[in-house]
Amino acid sequence: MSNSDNSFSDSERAGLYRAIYERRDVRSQFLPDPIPKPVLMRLLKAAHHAPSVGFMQPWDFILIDSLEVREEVLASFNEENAKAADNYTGERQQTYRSLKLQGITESPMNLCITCDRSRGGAHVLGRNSIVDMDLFSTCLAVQNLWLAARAEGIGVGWVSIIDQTRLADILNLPENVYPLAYLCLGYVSEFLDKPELETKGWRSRLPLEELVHGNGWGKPLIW
Ligand SMILES: Cc1cc2c(cc1C)N(C[C@H](O)[C@H](O)[C@H](O)COP(=O)(O)O)c1[nH]c(=O)[nH]c(=O)c1N2
Repeated sequence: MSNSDNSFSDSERAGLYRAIYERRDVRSQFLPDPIPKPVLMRLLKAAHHAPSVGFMQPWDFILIDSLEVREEVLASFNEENAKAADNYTGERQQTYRSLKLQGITESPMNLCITCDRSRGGAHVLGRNSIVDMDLFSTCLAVQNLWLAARAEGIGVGWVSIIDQTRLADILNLPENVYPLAYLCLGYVSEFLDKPELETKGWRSRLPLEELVHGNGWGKPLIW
């Protein structure tokens, strides 16, 4: 049986685009209020409905509310962030150091979305030539959750300034399971209008026209 209603109504469409444009990476605006279980389950269900190569569904969801575990992850962030700051000098380094790049303990819930690289056996349909397709599939689960969270009024922050081997140890992950995304989740005081990195002068959104090519890299697009 198929869904006979092929297009969305204007308001449904507007809701989808609103989630896309108003989704933000949240680090500083977390409130401590817990996320009710039914809401959390809706977010995980949205993630679980992401597309995946060969319908592999390589993800698992590790919910982390223990402050002790989060403090261990934060310690890894602090070490890695100090190393990352050394990539810059002068004013740029000062700006880098002033950026808040995680909300690990301020947010009430952390979530690690993992990728089980062995799920589905040795031959997953569509993953024969490009083996990293399982990782890309898991990224889509992250994005589904991020958008659904925005629609629920919940902020999500992705923290990637972490040592992955240490994170896998902290979370006791099996050998084949890769900690793809470490996320902070919680209700927020506000969603910023623009990416924080843009507001703080780190980097701006590139003009879309410069990124669209026709029939090959650098060729003008004639519409
Ligand atoms: C894979 C990946 C990894 C990270 C991020 C994102 C993604 C997709 N981002 C968030 C990133 O800085 C942010 O998405 C952009 O600056 C754009 O801002 P909005 O997401 O539109 O608010 C991010 N932010 C941060 O403060 N610390 C981090 O470690 C990371 N890591």
